[in-house]
Amino acid sequence: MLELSFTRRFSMGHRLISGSSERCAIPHGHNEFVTVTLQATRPSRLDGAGNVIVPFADAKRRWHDFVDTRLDHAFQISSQDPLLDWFRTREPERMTRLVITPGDPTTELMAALLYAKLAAFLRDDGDILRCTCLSLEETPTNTVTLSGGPEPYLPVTTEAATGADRSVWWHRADMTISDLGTEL
Ligand SMILES: Nc1nc2c(c(=O)[nH]1)N=C([C@H](O)[C@H](O)COP(=O)(O)OP(=O)(O)OP(=O)(O)O)CN2
Repeated sequence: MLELSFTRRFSMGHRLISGSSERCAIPHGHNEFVTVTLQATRPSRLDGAGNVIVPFADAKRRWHDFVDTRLDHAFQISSQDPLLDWFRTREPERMTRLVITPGDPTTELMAALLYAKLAAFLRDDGDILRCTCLSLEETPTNTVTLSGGPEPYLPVTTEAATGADRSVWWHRADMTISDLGTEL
């Protein structure tokens, strides 16, 4: 199977408040690497001329633009986190730089949400490529790898319960990192 892999680095901040790792309840940051593996949705023989599935630049442009302009230097925060109220009331102009997640923004959750976001972009780009694997290196010693699709791992949200799940930001083929428009 012929696959393309692309890696991008971004800086992020987060905190985990649910008790799975008490030391991570204090806001802190990491320089992370996200690597995605893509394959042709309909594999075909190389044409003997250009011999590409898709030029690398085209295959990664939209995804890397999202990583660079939305994920990089954003703060990942649970929708349950009381710090959200701080931003709402004291720094509303920074709300658009918050990645708001259903529960703690762990590496596992972010891998699943980012996989879903990339899948939405790829569908919107004509379904020429699909993602087979996404890995998120939080630190040089901690990496989460997800293959085969995010669906089995995405938490059930209120939207899912009401049948409106496709409206959440990770399923939308746009540059959003939260559902601020619907929440505020
Ligand atoms: N299952 C998960 N556990 C933890 C996550 C996570 O995303 N998923 N995240 C954290 C923290 O973000 C923490 O910053 C990193 O974890 P930890 O391995 O505890 O810390 P170190 O980077 O210092 O690890 P060393 O390899 O020992 O240097 C915690 N847990």
